[in-house]
Amino acid sequence: MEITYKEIGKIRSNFKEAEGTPIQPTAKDSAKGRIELLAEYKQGLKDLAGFSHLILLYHCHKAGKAALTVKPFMEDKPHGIFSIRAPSRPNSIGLSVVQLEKIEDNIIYIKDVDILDKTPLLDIKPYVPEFDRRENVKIGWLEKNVAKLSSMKDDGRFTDK
Ligand SMILES: C[S@@+](CC[C@H](N)C(=O)[O-])C[C@H]1O[C@@H](n2cnc3c(N)ncnc32)[C@H](O)[C@@H]1O
Repeated sequence: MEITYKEIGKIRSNFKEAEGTPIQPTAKDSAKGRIELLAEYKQGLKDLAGFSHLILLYHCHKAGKAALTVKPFMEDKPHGIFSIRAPSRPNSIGLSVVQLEKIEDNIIYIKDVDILDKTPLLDIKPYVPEFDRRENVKIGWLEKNVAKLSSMKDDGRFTDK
């Protein structure tokens, strides 16, 4: 099945290129950004201001060619694409949990951004711990690598120039 989505807005950030961008929202930078929601979707923001965190789903428009096994940022060994979070994947969908700072008209100010400037936004959902948090989690190959998170930046390996 072929599926077509339309962007609902753009994510704006200071990251014009992949190099130097945090590799996840929880890397220590707390980078700021904003969502410029298309005016036609503004009514959908009703009641969102009461949430502290948002789940953003977006199209990684600068993703490089998809491969099914790649070396991730955190380990110098290849892993299957579905066991890592690289943008260059069969469907280049990115997912980030960001902090909501404030909403002004159709602009949503956010923090903890690991997203390139002008990334097309597909959807916004409220982050709800009771829905989204899990206990007794296993994190596979990342177990022995995840402590590197705050010291790592994107080196551009998964992104087109
Ligand atoms: C490892 S990916 C993780 C993205 C998201 N948090 C996820 O888990 O799906 C993070 C990198 O994606 C890159 N990136 C962000 N927006 C992108 C876009 N629109 N196109 C291609 N790469 C992008 C950034 O350089 C960032 O360092």
